[in-house]
Amino acid sequence: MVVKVTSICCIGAGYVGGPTMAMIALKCPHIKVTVVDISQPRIDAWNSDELPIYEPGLDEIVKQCRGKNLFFTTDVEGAIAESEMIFVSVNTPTKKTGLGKGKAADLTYWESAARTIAAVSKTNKIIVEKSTVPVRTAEAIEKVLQRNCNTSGVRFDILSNPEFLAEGTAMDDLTAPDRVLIGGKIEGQEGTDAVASLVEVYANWVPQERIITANLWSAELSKLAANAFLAQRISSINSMSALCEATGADVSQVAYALGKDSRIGPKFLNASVGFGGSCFQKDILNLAYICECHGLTEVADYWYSVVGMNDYQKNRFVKRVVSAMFNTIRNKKICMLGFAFKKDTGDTREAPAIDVGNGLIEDGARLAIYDPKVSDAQIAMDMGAGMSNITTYKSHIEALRDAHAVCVMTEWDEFKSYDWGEIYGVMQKPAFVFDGRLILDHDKLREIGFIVYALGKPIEPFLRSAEGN
Ligand SMILES: NC(=O)c1ccc[n+]([C@@H]2O[C@H](COP(=O)([O-])OP(=O)(O)OC[C@H]3O[C@@H](n4cnc5c(N)ncnc54)[C@H](O)[C@@H]3O)[C@@H](O)[C@H]2O)c1
Ligand SMILES: O=c1ccn([C@@H]2O[C@H](COP(=O)(O)OP(=O)(O)O[C@H]3O[C@H](CO)[C@@H](O)[C@H](O)[C@H]3O)[C@@H](O)[C@H]2O)c(=O)[nH]1
Repeated sequence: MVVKVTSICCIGAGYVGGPTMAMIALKCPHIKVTVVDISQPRIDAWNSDELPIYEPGLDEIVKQCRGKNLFFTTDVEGAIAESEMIFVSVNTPTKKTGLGKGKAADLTYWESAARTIAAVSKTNKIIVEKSTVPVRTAEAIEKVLQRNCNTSGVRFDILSNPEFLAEGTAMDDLTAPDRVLIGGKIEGQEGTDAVASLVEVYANWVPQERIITANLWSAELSKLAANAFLAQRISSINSMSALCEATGADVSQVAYALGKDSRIGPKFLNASVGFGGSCFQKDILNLAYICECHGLTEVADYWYSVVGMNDYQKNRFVKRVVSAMFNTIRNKKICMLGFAFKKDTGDTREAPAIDVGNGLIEDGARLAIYDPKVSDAQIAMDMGAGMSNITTYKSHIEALRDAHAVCVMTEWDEFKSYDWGEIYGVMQKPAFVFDGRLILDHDKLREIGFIVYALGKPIEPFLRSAEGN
């Protein structure tokens, strides 16, 4: 029987759980949506005026739905017990210790959520895997649920519904997704009914042709594969950026020419100081580890190389900064504009600014960091011991005052509209700009007097002679 869902619980009130549930609440006023988390501060923030995450458009939707059909609570057990459908959107980070450490996904939080579901469920539940998980996780979770449920006759149907939103554009991505993918046990009637129940939820705003169904394992693997393909494009264009610098080609022109081929397409071809974010590296390592476990060493190595190229790009950037500045940055103030892993988010997980910052500090630099959305406390947490060489600023011009160089680490729009003449005036000379995001007007900066290094662009004579090539 297809259940027309009227109550949903989501375990995990993070970057995925919060925005996705806010969207369901907005589009499905007939469904009561309760988002639960074990973190009291996170739930308090969701219930306050200062939401725990910054995402354009999120505030308005939460304010519109909260208290009506959208609720945030730490009463995990109560919310599970009274809901028909449970989304699990907990974190699945890379394992830090034990078997597969540094590669495999850590499913501790997932399993703990499953055990809680089993313990408190007295009625049938449809369980939706929203977290990104290794292929065949649903199988393991089903066993945990069945073996731990104390009430006889309770049925659990497990679906895979991976999330494809990108941070910074989450609300637009959720409003009009390219596709919604639902995996289930579509060979049996009950599995088919469970899939239909979730399809029915999304059909409230997503056109039917964009809701695609698959078997469980295909859905789980598609998520890992999608991230691997996206990251591979960035590593591919970044590999070209190194070759462009060596040959005098211009990576933006190369990317434009590539993107005009309709088989390649123009998106995700922006060369950068490296991809960051909580997903790409974690999911590729997880994918490669799964390949290793199946004895597919060559396939694993292929995907590891995507992460390897990303590390190379970050190291290469640090080397450029050091060699351009006469091979010494000791005690020089270097300003980092941007710390978040991309614009329009305050998220710093795996941000390239962290590795680049550590690299510069290792060479003796004093860092001045300005980011419009990242808090000082977050930077301190990410940089740890390095903080003794870092000052954070609330104003970009103060961060830039007396700096020898500026490194653009995040593509925030506001950096483009700064008065770069004024900035030149307050910096030490020669004043260097290292554009790791290719967002500034390099010709104009050179006219002002800056020495400019732009990733993947022809190297200017001053830098070539400083670097001895
Ligand atoms: N961040 C993204 O843009 C994104 C996009 C698509 C998919 N994903 C995937 O979605 C999942 C969640 O990612 P996120 O960025 O939202 O993580 P997050 O760390 O922001 O949020 C996870 C939340 O789950 C809570 N939690 C953990 N165990 C719990 C439990 N047993 N009971 C209740 N709450 C619990 C944590 O306290 C935390 O608040 C991951 O698997 C990730 O790979 C993330
Ligand atoms: O051409 C590009 C595009 C992106 N990036 C960088 O790549 C990283 C990731 O960007 P993006 O993919 O836009 O953001 P995420 O929020 O990490 O989203 C990715 O990871 C999510 C978590 O799995 C998926 O849901 C999304 O589909 C997938 O795009 C960021 O550092 C970007 O600056 C580039 O360097 N060049």
